[in-house]
Amino acid sequence: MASTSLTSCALCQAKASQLCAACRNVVYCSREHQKEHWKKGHRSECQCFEIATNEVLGRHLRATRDIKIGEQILKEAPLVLGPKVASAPLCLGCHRNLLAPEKPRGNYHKCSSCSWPLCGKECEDSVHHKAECQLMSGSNFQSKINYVAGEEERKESAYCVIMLLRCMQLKAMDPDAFLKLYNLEDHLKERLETPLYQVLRANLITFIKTVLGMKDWPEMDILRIAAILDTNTFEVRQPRERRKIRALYPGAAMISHDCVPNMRHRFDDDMNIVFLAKRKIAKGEILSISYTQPLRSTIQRRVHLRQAKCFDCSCARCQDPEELGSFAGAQTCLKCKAGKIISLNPLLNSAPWKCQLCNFKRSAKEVVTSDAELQQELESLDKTTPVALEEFIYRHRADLHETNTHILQAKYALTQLYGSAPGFAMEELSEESLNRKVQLCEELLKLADIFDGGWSIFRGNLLIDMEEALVTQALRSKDPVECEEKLRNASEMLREIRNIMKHEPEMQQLLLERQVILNSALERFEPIEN
Ligand SMILES: C[S@@+](CC[C@H](N)C(=O)[O-])C[C@H]1O[C@@H](n2cnc3c(N)ncnc32)[C@H](O)[C@@H]1O
Repeated sequence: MASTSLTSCALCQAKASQLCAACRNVVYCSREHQKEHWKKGHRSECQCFEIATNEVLGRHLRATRDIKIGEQILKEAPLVLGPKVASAPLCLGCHRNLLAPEKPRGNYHKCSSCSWPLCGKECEDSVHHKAECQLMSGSNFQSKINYVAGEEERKESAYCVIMLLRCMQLKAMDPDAFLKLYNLEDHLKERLETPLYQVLRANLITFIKTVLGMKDWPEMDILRIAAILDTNTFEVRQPRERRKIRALYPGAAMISHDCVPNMRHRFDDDMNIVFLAKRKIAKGEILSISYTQPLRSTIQRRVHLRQAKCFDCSCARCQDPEELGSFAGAQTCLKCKAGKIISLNPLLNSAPWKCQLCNFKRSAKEVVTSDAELQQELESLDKTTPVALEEFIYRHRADLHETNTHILQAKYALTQLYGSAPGFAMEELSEESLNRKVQLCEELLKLADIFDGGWSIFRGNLLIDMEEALVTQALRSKDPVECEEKLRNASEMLREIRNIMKHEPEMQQLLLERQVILNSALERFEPIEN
């Protein structure tokens, strides 16, 4: 950005007073210079939101201008990052999950000062690890985490202290950064009543104050930081880098939740968080992401949000007993076996449920219990092949309608298994399985339009699965008209996928490969423009 003050034009530095209404960070001497500056790069710097406050959401972000689909809204570097509360063994330097040692009966590389496992010597000097290492080795604390063959994914609760220490150490190392952190929402009062915080109080506080000697820290200040982390951190998943950690972004921590959000986020290679508009957002709209999972029912989403983030969601989807026409939480009526049972008031957990057809009633407790049992049944299934999931759908054909959350979750898993599971690779799929994959993608795309539409990753992934299935069907077809129609359809889809995924670097190679396959399949027909 051209260096400027708020009295000189951002483009020519002449005296100026016309404030950029969108970001309010720059002024111009004329409309022409504003337009030129926009084209020269202000477009990418101009912040298109402001922090607002209301009684329901607390602080939140609100669009200060219309935002286009796919536009980048915010990019932010992490203020603090570190392991999740319980984490598989990872390196405290580069945060990659640790690999099994090369030698049989070997162990992880241990930090020469504090014994916490690291990738190797090179990670001992990492900026992330230095301060905590000095603190721990200075207090004669040595980590006892060792490699256990066959248990590489075992979660170690000892990691729960690391992110907390990193935040506490900021207070002396970077007071401004610490203030940003300490200014965030905590919900400490509610959290203190939970069993987890009682355990933290008993174990973690003793460890920090007694073992590490941080006696000057009041217990409630330490717990407040733990609560701030639980309320505001994002899970950073970078599977190709073997990273699954958490990080705090104070700007992004202002973003509120909606079960039908208008933004999506991702992490770049430097672990910056980047938010994009999933759909057009109008000036004045609240910017939102989802803190939970779109295929889950209202009961499930609201329970998760209450437990993890201490609030009761009352968004449009949660308010609507029919969940915007998806009926994701509804079950088939046990009595008439035709109608759907829905809550009489989804925002009141104890409200009874009633069949829309025969008025048969069930108590909230009965519905919640059966919902939990079904979820448990679903989670216990073998998900390495489609077999158990298809059996689940068949077994519940009478009590769960086709867009019930459990059926939707099973169907989504199936869209991914058909075409990739052992024995179900795309080229091995029977015609029946291939048709099933296409049908499932079509069904879920309709649902995606209801609660995770626009340029969502969910839609993008479904379109990728569908495009591949369509091309496979086309190549197997003996009817040239049908073949061409399917290929043209797939080509249209690929165009959309490229838009949705254009900010996802790891998808580009796959999309290039898909385009090559499609182009070569289309060669025998009239060329099309891509
Ligand atoms: C990451 S913070 C967002 C910023 C927060 N509102 C603040 O003032 O600091 C998450 C908290 O915001 C509030 N919140 C976010 N979305 C909400 C929603 N849809 N309904 C009610 N509260 C919400 C809850 O208190 C939640 O624990």
